Amino acid sequence: MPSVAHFPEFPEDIPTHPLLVVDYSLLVARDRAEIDKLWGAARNLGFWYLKNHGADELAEGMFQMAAETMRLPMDEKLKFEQGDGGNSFGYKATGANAVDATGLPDTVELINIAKDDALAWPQQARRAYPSTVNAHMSDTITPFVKKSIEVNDTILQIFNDKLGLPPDKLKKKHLMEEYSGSETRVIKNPPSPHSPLRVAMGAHTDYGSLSLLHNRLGGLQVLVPGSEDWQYIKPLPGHAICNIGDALVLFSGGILRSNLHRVLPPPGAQSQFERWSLVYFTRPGNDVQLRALVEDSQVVADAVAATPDRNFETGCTSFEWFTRRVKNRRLNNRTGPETWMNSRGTEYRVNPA
Ligand SMILES: O=C(O)CCC(=O)C(=O)O
Ligand SMILES: [Fe+2]
Repeated sequence: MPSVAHFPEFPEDIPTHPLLVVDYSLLVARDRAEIDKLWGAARNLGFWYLKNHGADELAEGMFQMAAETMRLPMDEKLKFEQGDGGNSFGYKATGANAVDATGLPDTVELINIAKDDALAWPQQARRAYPSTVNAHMSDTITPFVKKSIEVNDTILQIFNDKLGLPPDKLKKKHLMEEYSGSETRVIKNPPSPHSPLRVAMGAHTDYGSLSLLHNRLGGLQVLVPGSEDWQYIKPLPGHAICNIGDALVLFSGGILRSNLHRVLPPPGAQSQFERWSLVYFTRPGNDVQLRALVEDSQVVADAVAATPDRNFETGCTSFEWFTRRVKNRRLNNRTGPETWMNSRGTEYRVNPA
């Protein structure tokens, strides 16, 4: 993969959606103004830039690991495919998922590595991976996962306090040692100069609690709240993009926001290049019930009481929620538009409005 310096700039003449820039080092120092900025971003859009997170070098290593992985012969990669049962860990081949209700296939291939495997290494916790993943577990993947957990835990701790929850309530829902859907993902989209509007990854809200995303080229778009407009988020060197997933919407009784997003090919001259992106997803422990924490916080109880048209009782565990969504994206499981509908999250199923 060419280094970042060789990519053309994001085009100047394409509208982008601005995000607030949050400084991670100030969050660690519990700077009041920075915490308020984070809180505003997490409630209004659910997306923000995060700088000074200290994960850039490890992210570069993750991209190299993924480039080696994607260069393996297809029959080798397919030995590690996710399968159709709703398991996310492993390799996902191009076109295995739908991008919309009509069943149009996605254009990305990706590798998902479970947090549980990265932390258990050299033991196997959840599944086996290609040799290129194993070769970089100790030097790159495990350190990247640990660093990402540290960043996301800091942010969760701040949300915990802002939501008026008892100390460590959110932390206990995301215990490092408990099996969960938490995973790191590297995504590759081929150069797409002739199909600038072909959706690479369909509209979704993230399934878990917090996502920490490292982008080099454009292509990520958010559905701007209150409008029908999709707008690009411009990648900024040294800045991760952080966003809220459905589990935090549910725990917080809708105080926090998970926004719809999707991936298109990079715009303009960037479309000539492969697009690589890297995510760490923090998701609740498998057995955690997804529902508003009304018994634990007056703030959450008040939020739920103030929005009687919304339902935060999913009646399912994090594992069930996650499995349903992964499974119903798979084209092999498609029976019709209802399969797509069944893959959706809080934006449709839980908020009937
Ligand atoms: O590649 C990106 O920029 C976003 C990826 C994403 O939204 C996801 O994997 O959930
Ligand atoms: Fe996402």
